[in-house]
Formats: sequence, structure tokens, C-alpha cells
Amino acid sequence: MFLVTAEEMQNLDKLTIDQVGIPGVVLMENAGLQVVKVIKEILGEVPGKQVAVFAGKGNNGGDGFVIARHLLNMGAEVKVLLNGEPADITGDAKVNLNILQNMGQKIFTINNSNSLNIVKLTLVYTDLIVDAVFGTGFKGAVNDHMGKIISLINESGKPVVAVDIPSGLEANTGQVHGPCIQATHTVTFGLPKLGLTIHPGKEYAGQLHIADISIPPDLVKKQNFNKFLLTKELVAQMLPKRHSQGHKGDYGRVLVVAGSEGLTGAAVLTSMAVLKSGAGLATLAVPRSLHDLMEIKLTEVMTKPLPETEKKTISRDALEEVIALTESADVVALGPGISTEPATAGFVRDLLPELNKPVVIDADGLNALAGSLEVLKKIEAPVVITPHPGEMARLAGIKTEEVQNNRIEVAREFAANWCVNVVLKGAETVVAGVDGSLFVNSTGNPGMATGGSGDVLTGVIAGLIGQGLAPVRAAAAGVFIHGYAGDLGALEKGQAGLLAGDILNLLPKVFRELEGA
Ligand SMILES: NC(=O)C1=CN([C@@H]2O[C@H](COP(=O)(O)OP(=O)(O)OC[C@H]3O[C@@H](n4cnc5c(N)ncnc54)[C@H](O)[C@@H]3O)[C@@H](O)[C@H]2O)[C@@H](O)CC1
Ligand SMILES: [K+]
Repeated sequence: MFLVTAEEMQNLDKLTIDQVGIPGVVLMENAGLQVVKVIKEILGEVPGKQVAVFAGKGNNGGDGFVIARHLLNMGAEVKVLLNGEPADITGDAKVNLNILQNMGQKIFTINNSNSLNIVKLTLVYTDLIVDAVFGTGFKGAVNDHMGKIISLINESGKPVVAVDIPSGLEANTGQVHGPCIQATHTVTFGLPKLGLTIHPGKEYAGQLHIADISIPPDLVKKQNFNKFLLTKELVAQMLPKRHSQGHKGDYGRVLVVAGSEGLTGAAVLTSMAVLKSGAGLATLAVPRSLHDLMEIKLTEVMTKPLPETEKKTISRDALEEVIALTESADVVALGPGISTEPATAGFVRDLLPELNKPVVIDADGLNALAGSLEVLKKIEAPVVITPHPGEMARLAGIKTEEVQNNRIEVAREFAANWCVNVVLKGAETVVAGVDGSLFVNSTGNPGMATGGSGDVLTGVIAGLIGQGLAPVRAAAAGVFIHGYAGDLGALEKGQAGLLAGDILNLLPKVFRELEGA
């Protein structure tokens, strides 16, 4: 499913009007009707119900006037509260305001402080609130007066249906810079706006409905949109198809460089996730002392002992052996559980510029790069990095809070500046591609914040690259699949009891479901 910015959606509306010839007022009518459909589902019986429509001066308010008209015609008691003066309204919104006025509907203006009492009284009796104050044209923060009204609406406890986007939310970033409507439902038009799918916008939107307003799908396809919401259908299309004559070499040879004393689980989880994601062969390279243990623990994974430090972590002397191992690999997963031992971090920095195979760098592999980002520029092969917000902050030299408040931009900027595909983990994992593409995940749950979960993700992504997926697509499909396995696991065990091993063991079930999708 494509995701769009406000500007992309406005342009699409304009093309529909100018090139396809559907008048704006028809699009507005369609938009309003789609919201009415959702309102009917919420209210059940409409006649006699009280609905408060809060409208703004732009086209979002115009949608509100259409909604008000249809609800009136259906027998609801509708109160229209305008954040402005009727004289301020222009264009298609004006057409719809005129119709309402011609029908004898009173319009209450609420753009002055005297109006707060009308709002308060209305909210006591209303059965449902329609938020048509600001749509995609909104930027920044609402003024103090509107802020007060939004707070009253949010405190009312009534169902709130946001038209296109909750008022106060920025469509492109999902950020709020002041009070914002807390909707129970948002009916968004055409395509979902980026900000509705990501924290905190996703929470403000409540249940999201994507409504067709008759923008032709062919016109959408022509736009080359490069931002996506990850869905089952999209990910199923990305996955490689296995052919009847295939042998294990066809499905990728993955080298996993992982583990140190005390962190053997990371190596196990990553290399098993590689295989459970469909890759043909996995080789795990670990510090020498851990090797025999790994041989016993892992049946399907091949293992290689590496020169180690006194602390039983990979030593700098392992460089040549690992480079030799990469010769016969299609992709390398580097970092899970390798420790922060300085010599091992040095090994990571020595190895990366020598690699000519795609590499997924995670965990301590990433920590080795903080302060030495120039290493990233020396890697000729494609790179995927999988930082959690803290690691992203360390890499980018900013605070974790800044990362979290601006997840999309931080990931995209880092991808562009350092030519790496970025998987920024956390609620709504974001994947930003070197090619400018963006994927927002729709699966996963807080139960997945558990030791080893990230190691499984690294393995899935490497396993998919091994099977021939472009690194950014492998990263996107990987986060969806990993999250989906976590969601299935949480259904079975609850979020608190969910372990990385459960996510690992549910991968085959997810792949089987996607094969059938
Ligand atoms: N033809 C079209 O383009 C269609 C537009 N539609 C609706 O139109 C909406 C977009 O309409 P508009 O572009 O008119 O914009 P909006 O209706 O979102 O509102 C923009 C108005 O808010 C003001 N504004 C922006 N930021 C503000 C702030 N921080 N404080 C106070 N005022 C602020 C702007 O100056 C402008 O007057 C969509 O979200 C959708 O609901 C739909 O009717 C479908 C068709
Ligand atoms: K709105």
C-alpha cells in the first residue's frame, strides 16, 4: 500500500481534477459520503442522533459540510461549528456551505473565546463528533483557542471521527506540535498519509479507514510513489518463488559472523533465522572457544572457528579467514553478540572495507562504527544496518529522543548521507532505502522488546538477501515477517512471555501464510 505526503496527495487530487476531469466538488462529495458510511456503522441508527461537525476554513471543512448535509438528510440532529466566518470560505467548500445554508442550516462560528460555552454545551449532548477542522493543508501548531476546543473534544469521551487526518497532526511526519484531536476513527481519502502510520500520529488516528474517492488506480500507478505501508499482500509479492528444479545453492549461502563468550545465543538465533527464512546454507563463524559448543547446539548450520581474544571474542587476526569465508558467501550478517571488546570492534572496521558481498550490520557491529562512520563509505557492496533508536542516536550523534520524535526523517537522512539501507527498529519500524524508498511496518508488538529479538531479525534479512531479494526489499520484508511472527507469538504466549526463540520458531508459519497470500 502506497503512503503519501500531503503534497503528493494534493497533486494527485489536482491531476484527478485537471487530467481525468472529475470536478473537485465531486471528489469532496465522495469524500464526505465515505465518512458518512463509517459514521453509520458507529451510530447504528442515524435518525434522532446528535452529531457535532467541527469544520475549518479549507477543503477539510468542505468535507465536513457534505457530511453534515447527508446526516441531516438521514434524520440526524446536526450542529455545524465553524472555526472561522462563513465569508472566509471559498471554492468547493463554499459550494457545500451554500447548500447547507440554503437548506436552512444554522452555522455556529467558534473562532472567538465567547464560543467555548457553545462548544461545551454541544459536547454534553452530542452522540458523535466529526473533526473537519484541518486536513492535509495543516502545518505547525493550532492556536490557543483551537487548542482549548480540541482539549474539550478529547475530554468529552464521545466517538470522534477525523476527516482525512486528525486536526493538529502533521500529515508528513506524524508529529504534533501542540494539542491534537484524539480520534476514535480516521477516514483518510485516496491513500494513507505517511503521518497516520507512524508514532505518534498512528495513536491519534485511532482506527484507520482508507476510503476510495474515485481517484483512478492507473493514475496512482503512474506517480512512482516510493513510500509503502508494509502489508501481507505487498510482502507476499516480494518473496522469492521456489522453483521445482531448485537446489540449496540456489537459495543463498549466508555467512553469519557472531557471538562471544556469554553471547552465544545471539549467534544461534541469527543463524537459525537465516535458515528458517528459506536460505539454502548458513555458515556461522564464532570465536574458537565457542566453536565446539556451537557444533553440538546447531545441527543444520555449518560452523567455523575464528582466532579469538583473551576474552573469547573475535580477534583482529580473524580478518583473513573471514574474508576467505565471504568469497563463497552471497551475503554476510555481522555483529550479533560479538561484544564491544575494542579488538573485536577493530576487526569490524578492518573487515567492512574489504567486503564485496552485501552485509547486514547489527548490534555490536554497529557500535563498532559509532565515531567511525567513514568506514561505511568505504564499503562497496550494499549495506543494511538495523539500529534500535539508541544505536541510531549513537551513530547519528543525536539524542534518542530526537530519533524517536523524527523517525522517518532521521532514517531517510542517514540512508542518504551514508549510502546504507537503514532499518530503524522500534514501534512501527521504518526502513529507509539508499534509493530514497521508505517502508513503514504494520506488524509487531511491545512483547518483542526482548533479548535476542533483533538477532532473529538480522537473520531473516540476511536469509532473504541470500535468496536474491534486493537488500532494501529484504529489509522491508524481513521486518514485516519478524513482526508478524511476534504477533502470532503474542497471541499464543502473551506479550510478557514472548521470547526471541518463540519468534524464531514461528517464522515458518509466517512464511507458509505468505506463500498462500
Ligand atoms: N480537491 C481536493 O483537493 C480534495 C480535498 N479534500 C480535502 O481537503 C483537505 C485539504 O484541504 P486544504 O488544502 O484546503 O487544507 P485544510 O482544509 O487542511 O486546511 C488548510 C487551512 O488551514 C490553514 N492552516 C494551516 N496550518 C494552520 C495552523 N497551524 N493554524 C491555523 N491554520 C492553519 C491554512 O492556511 C488553510 O486555510 C484534505 O485533507 C481533504 O480533507 C477532499 O475533499 C478530497 C478532494
Ligand atoms: K481533520
